[in-house]
Amino acid sequence: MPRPASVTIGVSLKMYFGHHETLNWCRRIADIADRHPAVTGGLAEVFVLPSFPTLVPAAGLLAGTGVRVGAQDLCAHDAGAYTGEVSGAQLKEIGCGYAEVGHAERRRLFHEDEAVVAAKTAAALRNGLTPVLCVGEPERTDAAQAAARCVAEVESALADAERAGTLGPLVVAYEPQWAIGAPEPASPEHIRAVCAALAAWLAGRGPLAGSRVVYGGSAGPGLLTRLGPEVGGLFLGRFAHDPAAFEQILDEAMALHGTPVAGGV
Ligand SMILES: O=C[C@H](O)COP(=O)(O)O
Repeated sequence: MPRPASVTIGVSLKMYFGHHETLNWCRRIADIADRHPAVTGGLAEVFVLPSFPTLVPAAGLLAGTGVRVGAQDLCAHDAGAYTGEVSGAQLKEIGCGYAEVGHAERRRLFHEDEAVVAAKTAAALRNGLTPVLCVGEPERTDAAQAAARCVAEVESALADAERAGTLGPLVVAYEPQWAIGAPEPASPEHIRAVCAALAAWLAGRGPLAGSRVVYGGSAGPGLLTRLGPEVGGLFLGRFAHDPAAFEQILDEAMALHGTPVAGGV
């Protein structure tokens, strides 16, 4: 499989930072993205998912850097009496490009089942947002079993959008649940095998052309260059909190294309 022309690097800040801390982090990321050849040269497509209150100022701070913002969640409905919710339409209006759906924490802590994940995926797509659809096996298992579960999760998550005729490209974030918040990611062999199965499944479906499969779950510096072309990038959590680590991952994105950054990898 040839390596794609670019990798996707996403970061979810979850609810780790405060408001001002998030904006300071965005300023640092904007500085890095402004000058880093992986971003300016189009080798890395970067998105960040801060919490809702920071989306508007974060979009302002990152404007013109090539880094897109997105939300960590969205409502399945577009408008109406849904107290506390934020719609895909609102997210689009304020400049979001992405909406995360189906993260293991939302499934486990907020009881979001397959029906909710499908409804939210459809809401993202009909509002012109790229879903960052998280899938992953709960316990350690072999790659074939993990891949079968993940493909089934993607298929189920896309069912509503398929019925509505609004399928479109998405980012599938393969996140084995047991590797989230862990000290180490899954092994490169496991990641490659599961991502290859997901990429093969996506490749056979026309409306999904342009979709990416990325890996998340304790991903950080040193992982990207150990993965193959089946893996379209990384979905980062804790190990992007330090902007220097984020920059190192961009260096690694350059190295993947045989273009080491001076002083970098
Ligand atoms: O959303 C990101 C993933 O859940 C990974 O988080 P983590 O790298 O902190 O384990």
